[in-house]
Amino acid sequence: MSINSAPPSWSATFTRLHDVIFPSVLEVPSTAKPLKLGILGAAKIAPAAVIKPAKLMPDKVTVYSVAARDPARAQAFAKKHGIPKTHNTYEELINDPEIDVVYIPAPNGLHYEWSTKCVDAGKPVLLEKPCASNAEQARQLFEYAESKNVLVTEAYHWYFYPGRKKVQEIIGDVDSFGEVMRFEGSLSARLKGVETDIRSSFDLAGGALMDTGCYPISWMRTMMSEEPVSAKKLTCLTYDKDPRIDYFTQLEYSFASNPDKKGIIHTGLKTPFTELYKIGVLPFMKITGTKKELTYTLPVYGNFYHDIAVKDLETGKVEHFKAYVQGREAWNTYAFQLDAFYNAVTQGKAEELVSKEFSIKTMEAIDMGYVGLGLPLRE
Ligand SMILES: NC(=O)C1=CN([C@@H]2O[C@H](COP(=O)(O)OP(=O)(O)OC[C@H]3O[C@@H](n4cnc5c(N)ncnc54)[C@H](OP(=O)(O)O)[C@@H]3O)[C@@H](O)[C@H]2O)C=CC1
Ligand SMILES: O=C1OC[C@@H](O)[C@H](O)[C@H]1O
Repeated sequence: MSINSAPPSWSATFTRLHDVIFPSVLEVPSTAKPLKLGILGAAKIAPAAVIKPAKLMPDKVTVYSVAARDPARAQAFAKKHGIPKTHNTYEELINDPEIDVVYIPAPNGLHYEWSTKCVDAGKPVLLEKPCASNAEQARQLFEYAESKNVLVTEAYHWYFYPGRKKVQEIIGDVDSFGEVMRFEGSLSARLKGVETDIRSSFDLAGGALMDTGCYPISWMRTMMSEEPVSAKKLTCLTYDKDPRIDYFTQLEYSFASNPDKKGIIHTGLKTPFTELYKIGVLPFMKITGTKKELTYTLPVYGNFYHDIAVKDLETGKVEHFKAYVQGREAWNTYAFQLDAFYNAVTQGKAEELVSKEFSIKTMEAIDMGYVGLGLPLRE
C-alpha cells in the first residue's frame, strides 16, 4: 500500500469527493464467498461503520443479518439498509452457523458481555470503542479471547487511515523532527439529545472521556511512544442529573521519561460553544518536537478532507502533506478498517489490526483520566 503524500490536483480532489458522495456499486464476482457479518443491535453507527463499507468490498464482506432487542426494530433496520436476514435475539444471531463474524456496536457497558459470548460461539468480533468499561475488564476480555483462540479487535477506525502512518513516519524521523515533547488532541462535540443517549448512562459506561475522549487518548499514546503515568484535571463539566458523567473534559497527562513532556486532551459530548471556539471545531492532533511541530487536522473524516501540516520551529516554514492510497482515495477510516478485519479473519494478518495491548493500554489511560478527574471508573 503506497501512500501518496503530495497535495492532490483540483481534478483529483473533484474525483475523490464525487466518489465519496456517490460510491460505485460494485458487482460481486460469482466465485466470491464473502464473510457473512452479523450486527448486534440496530445501532446508529452501524451504517457508517460496516454497512456502507461492506458495499465497497462485496467480494470480501456482506452484511447478512442484524438482531435487536426488539425484533420489529431489527426488521425495520434490515429493510432500510437492505440486510437480507434478521434474528430475534442477539444470542440467535451469534449462534447461527451461517454467521462468520460479528460487529458489536452495543453500549460500552455491554461490550464485555457480548464479545465474550461471541468468543464462546467461536465468532471473530469487530468491537466498538472503547472495548470495555475499564482496563481490568479489557484485560479479562482479551485474555479470555486469546485462551479460546478467537479474534476480538477494537474498532479504532482512525488507526486504519493512511494519515496515521504518514504522521508516524514524519515524527519518527528524529533527526528532522527532534524529540516529541508535547501532544495536544481534540475530539470535542456537541451532541443533540445527549441527555437521553447511552452516553449519559453510568450503568452503560458513558461519559465524554469514554466516548469521544478515547480518540485523542489513543492518538496521544500512539504518537508519544510512551505510556502516560498520571493525568491532571484541567476542566471537567458534568451532567447535572449524574455528576459521574463528564460532558466536557480537559486533561494534562504526564510521562515518566521527562517532566516537561505533556499530553493535553480536550473532549466533550456537550462542549460549551466558548470552548469550541478556543479549541477548534474540527478534530485534530498537534505534536510538538524539539525541531518541528505537526498538526494533523481531521484524522477521522480524511476522505473528505485532511491536512498534515509540518512547521519548522526555527524557520517558520510550513509544509503540507496528504495521505491517499491510490485507487482508495475515497475510502474512509471504516472502509480501511473493514478491509483489515477481513484480511485478519481470512488470512491471519492480525498485525494490521488494533492489538489487544493497544486496547488495554488505552483503557488504562482512560481510567487514569477518570482518576485525574476525581470521577469513578466505569463498571
Ligand atoms: N466508530 C465510531 O465512529 C463510533 C462508534 N460508536 C460506538 O458504538 C457504540 C454504539 O453507539 P451508537 O451507535 O451511537 O449507539 P445507539 O444509541 O444507536 O445505541 C446502540 C445500541 O444500543 C442498544 N441500546 C440502546 N439503549 C440501550 C439501553 N438503555 N440498554 C441497553 N441497550 C441499549 C440498542 O440496541 P437494540 O438495537 O438491540 O435495541 C442500540 O441499537 C458505542 O460503543 C459507541 O462508543 C458510536 C459512534 C461512532
Ligand atoms: O465514536 C464516536 O465518534 C463520533 C462522536 O460524535 C461519537 O459520539 C462517538 O461515539
